[in-house]
Amino acid sequence: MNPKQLVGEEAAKYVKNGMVIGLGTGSTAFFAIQKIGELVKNGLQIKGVPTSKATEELAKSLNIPLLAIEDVKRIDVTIDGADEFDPQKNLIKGGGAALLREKIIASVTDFYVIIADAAKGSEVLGSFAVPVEITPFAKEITMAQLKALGCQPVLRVKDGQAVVTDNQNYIADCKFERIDEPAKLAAKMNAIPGVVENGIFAGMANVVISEDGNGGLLSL
Ligand SMILES: O=C(CO)[C@H](O)[C@H](O)COP(=O)(O)O
Repeated sequence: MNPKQLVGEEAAKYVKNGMVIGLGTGSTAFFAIQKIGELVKNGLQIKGVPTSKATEELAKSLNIPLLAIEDVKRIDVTIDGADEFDPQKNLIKGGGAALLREKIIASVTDFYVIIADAAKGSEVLGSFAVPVEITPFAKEITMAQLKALGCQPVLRVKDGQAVVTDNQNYIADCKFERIDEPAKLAAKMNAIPGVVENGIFAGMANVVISEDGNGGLLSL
């Protein structure tokens, strides 16, 4: 089985009848959502909370009932992907530009399940450039302030245009050599006025499930 499907289906085992489920974004979360769609088709009763417009469309296509964000108080389980994780389950997320909604939803989640290729694991975060959602207004100032924290910010561009998030912001990808104190760096980034949110998810994940390269499962 495709490793993404393997971990996606494993994560779907956390989903139980009556739960509110956060639905992540990306090519790994896709398989968990597909499995949840199958379970719903077979009678499972849950309500989903999507972390992006793309995931909302996917969930709707699978007839997964969704909860309006205004009605969300707590979420039982969220299943999402990640771009990098360390042994303490700190994460870098936002490769798919959905980090703001993902972090809001993670912040009200009781049990946060991360699914990712084992190759995304590192002893110390920093291999993946930290995606940072910034306001389009004064992006040059914000990127200079991010640079002062020790990274090389690059505005994310697609087809010659700045990538616009679901929240109408931009993404600056900030490559650090190594991130020894993820929570501190996250706080420093968020102290910059033009930063909406950063892609460091420190101390949020309850479990990280990956595939061992031989069809087996690993979990942190
Ligand atoms: O954070 C994310 C989107 O903002 C994704 O979870 C992350 O980029 C991993 O995606 P994939 O499973 O496709 O590798």
